[in-house]
Amino acid sequence: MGPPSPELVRVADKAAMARTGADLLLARIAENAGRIAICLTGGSSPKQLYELLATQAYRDRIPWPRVHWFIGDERFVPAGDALHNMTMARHAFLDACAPAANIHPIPTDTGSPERSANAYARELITFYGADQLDPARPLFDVVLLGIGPDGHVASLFPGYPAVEVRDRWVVGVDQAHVAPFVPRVSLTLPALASCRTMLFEVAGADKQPILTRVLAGEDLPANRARSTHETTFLIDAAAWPETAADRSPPGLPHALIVMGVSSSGKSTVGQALGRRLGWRFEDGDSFHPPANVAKMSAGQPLTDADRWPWLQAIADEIARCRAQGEPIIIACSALKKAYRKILVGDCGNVRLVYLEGDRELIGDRMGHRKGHFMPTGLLDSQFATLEPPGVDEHPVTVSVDAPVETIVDDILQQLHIGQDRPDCERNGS
Ligand SMILES: Nc1ncnc2c1ncn2[C@@H]1O[C@H](COP(=O)(O)OP(=O)(O)O)[C@@H](O)[C@H]1O
Ligand SMILES: O=C(O)[C@H](O)[C@@H](O)[C@H](O)[C@H](O)COP(=O)(O)O
Repeated sequence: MGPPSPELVRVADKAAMARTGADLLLARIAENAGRIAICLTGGSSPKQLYELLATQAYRDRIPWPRVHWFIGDERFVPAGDALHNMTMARHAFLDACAPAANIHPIPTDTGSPERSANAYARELITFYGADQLDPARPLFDVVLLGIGPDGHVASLFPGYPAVEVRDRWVVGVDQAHVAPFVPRVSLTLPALASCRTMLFEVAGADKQPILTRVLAGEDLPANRARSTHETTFLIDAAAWPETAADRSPPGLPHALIVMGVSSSGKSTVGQALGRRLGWRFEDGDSFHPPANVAKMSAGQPLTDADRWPWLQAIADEIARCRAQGEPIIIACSALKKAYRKILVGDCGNVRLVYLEGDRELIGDRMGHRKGHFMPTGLLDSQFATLEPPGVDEHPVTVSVDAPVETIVDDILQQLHIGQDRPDCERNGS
């Protein structure tokens, strides 16, 4: 049996990709109480993610002394060169955050890519403590990868002998297939595969042609690189190929939970979505028990103990609708994963629609909203509380920086709900 099929996760744009990637990285780090190994990638795709890791919100959640940073491939240029992959990662976050001893660059001062490859293989073997990879004990917790325009990963170019190497962990590649045309040093497919999670980042319209070929199953290095455990492709809207729709989970959701911070547009977008689908829209706030309403009216913040019965009431309404075959859209901030667990349960056909936007834009909308008074401090605390849904929650993520109907289009497209499909029109006009 081959490795499990990759999961395709669509995100709105490059900024959302960086956040989703960083969240996934943090989740994997949190799962390992021991020594952690992350294999970074070069290229332009991961830079935003790296920079995010250096920001306070992420930096504080990484147990730096326990995390070791490797690189999947290196351009054979001196450290410090603008083309040098590890230098990019160092500048973006490692130098500011990681202990020097935990940074493991591929040496490029050995005289030849082949010698560098051997030196790095020795370093990896010493770190791993064995020269044979045990599938039950992956070398890396996470391997990050980009896809080159020719379908290469790391520096394993299509048709090159390096792609076929199975008995070494690292190889020298004398000539690159695409720019920059400098020799490379690259981990091999078996070394890259030895990870709990392999995370591809594919963003931008220029990646759409190659991604279309990859997802069509063409024999390219990007299709041979698979984790023995879990492989996830993060793909932004610009790179998302038309054909990718066919590979998503079939079946319509029964319930959509439109989530996000206050003023992200949950009511506005939820109602518009309801109109388009002919589904009933409910505001989650109307499910608060009277005691919560009394508390909020008195200006007292709710505790989690107050929230559980409220979330359970929404979950009960979803269950009731499902039992009756009546689809529903519910707006609920659902800022924490624990809250969403109650709302969604194990139910694959209750989907989250996450309205994503930055503090500035949403703050501006909040300021202009009529008939509401919300202190700015409240929005700050909402952002502080927000745990954006992780890839394991299969959210539909949309940017709120667009007109309402465009956001609705985006949601429908991600859910693969064509307006002409009869099963969407069961309550429609
Ligand atoms: N995509 C959008 N473009 C412009 N204004 C928006 C958009 N979405 C929401 N708004 C406005 O932002 C404010 C907050 O939206 P609302 O739906 O009440 O947010 P929430 O339900 O998340 O608190 C409202 O004044 C609404 O008209
Ligand atoms: O050294 C490198 O160039 C990379 O490791 C390479 O494998 C990269 O990930 C892809 O070429 C995608 O590059 P972009 O992210 O720049 O598109």
